[in-house]
Amino acid sequence: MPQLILLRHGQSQWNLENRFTGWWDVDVTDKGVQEAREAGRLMKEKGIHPELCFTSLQTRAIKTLNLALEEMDRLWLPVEKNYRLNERHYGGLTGLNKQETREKHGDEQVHIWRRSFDTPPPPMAADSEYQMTTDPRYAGIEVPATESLKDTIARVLPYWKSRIAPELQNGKRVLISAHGNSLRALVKHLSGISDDEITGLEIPTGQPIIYELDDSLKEIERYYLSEK
Ligand SMILES: O=C(O)[C@@H](CO)OP(=O)(O)O
Repeated sequence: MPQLILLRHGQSQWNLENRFTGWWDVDVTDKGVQEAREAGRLMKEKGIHPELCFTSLQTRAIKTLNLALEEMDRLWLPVEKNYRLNERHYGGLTGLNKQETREKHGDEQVHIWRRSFDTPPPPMAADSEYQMTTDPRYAGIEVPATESLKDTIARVLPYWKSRIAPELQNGKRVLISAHGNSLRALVKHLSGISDDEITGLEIPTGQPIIYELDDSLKEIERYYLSEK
């Protein structure tokens, strides 16, 4: 029976500072390191043994994966990294404080930017200090100027279908370390959650989510490992 483990990165510096992050590459905090290690210890203790890993091109997800794997004595596992698992691009909001943005634009507008399904935040200015277009890790990739959750799903799912799903169908146990919104995309797809409902689903940092799947990769069971 295919098994998939989803892990959102441990607390990042900008989670702590309450800033819109998106594609900006912030590190995990000391608490984030602890959360990642704890996730690894929990997986080991509960007998979760991934054989193959996928992550984004962002430090917070890569580091979380490595810290968890270290705790599991599985740093040797193959890991594939791809920008398609990156966080949703936050456009012109990147770097701003979420509370200050609420005070300036109102709760309702900020809620729409954060949690509507298909309304993207305003685009990032070409000369923004947070531009990632010249970052070497994105060479050959068209870095978006902003993304809605719908846009994020549209970039995550082709990668799921072409690279991750075939491994699961070949019987591999797969661990994905990624981000709040790229993981929402996967949960929406796997659990058949509607456009309206998915925006209300919050994925906590450092909490392994286990999917037991049938051979066609439909959900049999989904649970937080800490609750088993
Ligand atoms: O800032 C971000 O990139 C994301 C995840 O931390 O925030 P939000 O909760 O608004 O999707």
